Amino acid sequence: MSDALISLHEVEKVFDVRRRVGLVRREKRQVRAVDGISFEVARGEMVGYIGPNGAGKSTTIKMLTGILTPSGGRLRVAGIDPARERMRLAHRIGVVFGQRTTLWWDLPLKDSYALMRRMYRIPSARFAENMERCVDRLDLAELLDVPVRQLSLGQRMRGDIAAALLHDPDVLYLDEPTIGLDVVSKASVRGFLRQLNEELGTTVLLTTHDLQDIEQLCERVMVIDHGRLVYDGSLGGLHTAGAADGAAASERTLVVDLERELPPIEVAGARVVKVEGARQWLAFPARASAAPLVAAVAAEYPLLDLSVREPDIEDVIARMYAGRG
Ligand SMILES: Nc1ncnc2c1ncn2[C@@H]1O[C@H](COP(=O)(O)OP(=O)(O)OP(=O)(O)O)[C@@H](O)[C@H]1O
Repeated sequence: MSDALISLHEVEKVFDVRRRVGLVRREKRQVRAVDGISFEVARGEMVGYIGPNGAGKSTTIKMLTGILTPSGGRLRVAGIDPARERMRLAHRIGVVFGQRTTLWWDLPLKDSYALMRRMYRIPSARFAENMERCVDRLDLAELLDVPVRQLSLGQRMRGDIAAALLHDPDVLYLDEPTIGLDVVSKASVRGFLRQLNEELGTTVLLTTHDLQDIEQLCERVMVIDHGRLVYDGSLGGLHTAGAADGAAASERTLVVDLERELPPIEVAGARVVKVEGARQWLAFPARASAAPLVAAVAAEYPLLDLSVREPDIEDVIARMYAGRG
């Protein structure tokens, strides 16, 4: 038997939607939001789940929490079928939605936590221990008496993350946990999640449009598009996958500082994409070695300095989506 904490086999979700065509006529149409997805997540993994708008990410997360029932396939979280045993599953998972709060708007933060303690029947000692850790690591001490509606977005997010962890879930689903946060708050949320995963081994599935979340937190990333998994592997491997997938090959950039302003450099295997004074940017295929290119430029042009820039993960993913049409 596999020791996966989350497993999906050929999971589908089809929505029936009615659309008005003309004045009275309505047309029935089916939307395949998730179209046969299979993957496993082992205990302790921290995995990014990304894709363009409408790709099927939220639908997948909703099936994993039991909010939606799959139309087909098999899905298990901690050995539980979420749709059948949603309440039992609730004790094993924590969910954070960046766009809305699970806290009580008018209550001070600590009252929300007290309610959660009763809802989840968390034993006192465990509750006290978890509260202490969250308050300390998420810097909540000053906020406990403040009603949620008076918290800033970053403070509320920290409050929400704590709320999702008080019952010691095995799995934490995070849907856009850094959306709308400033740089400092983002860094603090990311730092906390990394620590949580390292120290407690909490399994994390992270959905985000901020690829820095993924770069800083996840070794593994899954890409979903049109309801299908189009990539599952390391972040680094995405570069090659983007190219192999029919998308334009991803490129690296050679940044060249010349002794003086010159016309665009002409060299085989690269093309100038930008010129600013004596600095020129040359794009070349990500998989090609930079050495012959550097040698060719150095032989022909008066060089002061040069450096190689790796492709941005944003670029790679944008190419991947574009290549799939
Ligand atoms: N309750 C629903 N009824 C009908 N169609 C739905 C429903 N929920 C989602 N869909 C459709 O299913 C598809 C996938 O939506 P989903 O919300 O899972 O995408 P997403 O990847 O989370 O997108 P986003 O990044 O915009 O949040 C979309 O075409 C969406 O319109």
